[in-house]
Amino acid sequence: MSEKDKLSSLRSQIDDIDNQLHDLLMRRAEVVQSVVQEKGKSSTSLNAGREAEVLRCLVKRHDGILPKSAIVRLWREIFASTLQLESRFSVSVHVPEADNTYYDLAREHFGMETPISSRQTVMSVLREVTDGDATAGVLPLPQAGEGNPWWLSLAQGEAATNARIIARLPFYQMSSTDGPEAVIVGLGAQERTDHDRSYIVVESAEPLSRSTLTSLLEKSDLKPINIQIHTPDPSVCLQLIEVDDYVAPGDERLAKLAELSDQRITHAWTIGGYAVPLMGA
Ligand SMILES: O=C(O)C(=O)C[C@]1(C(=O)O)C=C[C@@H](O)C=C1
Repeated sequence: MSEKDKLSSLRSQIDDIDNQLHDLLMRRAEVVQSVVQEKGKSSTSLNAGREAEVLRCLVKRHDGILPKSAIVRLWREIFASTLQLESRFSVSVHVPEADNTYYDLAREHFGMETPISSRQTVMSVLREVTDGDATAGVLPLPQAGEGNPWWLSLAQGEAATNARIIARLPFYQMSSTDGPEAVIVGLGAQERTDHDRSYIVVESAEPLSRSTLTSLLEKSDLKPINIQIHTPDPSVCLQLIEVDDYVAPGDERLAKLAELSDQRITHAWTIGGYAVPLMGA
């Protein structure tokens, strides 16, 4: 076979494969449409837990010369396109002055076609999500030492907003370097997967030491991995605790925590959480 014939034979193999891929993508979109009907109108279109499970499965079964990051990239675009099929899906992102960090994380996660709006304040992002003007919001990962942490709006609010943390970005990281990270907030609840973390807020009248809190959490079967303490006014102390497990809103471990504290903890509740991101080559 001449060089030219070899090339055209290889290209015709690629054409066949592309057609098969295309058929499968069209079939997948039809199945998603049935999923949407099954889910009904009341549920949210974005199912971050389900997306995490699909990606974990694909990365686990992946083999061959294509990098895993390419597989994740392709599926992120697939999810983005099916989310557009399901509803008018849009994202609101916190973009403090001239800093596109969170915008870039959002674009990377939600793909090239998803409408993304930039908002200067966290409160505008939360308002858009709460009012249904955006399906999801992207906010900075809660960090220790912030003067007025945004998660207080979720904490105080059980009244202020019913938005909850539902995912963490980036979902796929090449290595555990200190790159920028963010969380996604939405109106749906955190979905349970086989590896999750949740954020709980613990309210007390007086500050509790880290060691007291850790011991109370461990006795309640909750494994803390990060504790942030905030005292908004002298009469109340709020602790944001990231725990290495899925904690549902009515989880009995939250009641146990308050009970074990001899009433020092007045209230403990979850503000959502995330499927633990993938780390890979
Ligand atoms: O499984 C679902 O609930 C779907 O809506 C389908 C699907 C998908 O394309 O696989 C789409 C969007 C969701 O965020 C998760 C998954």
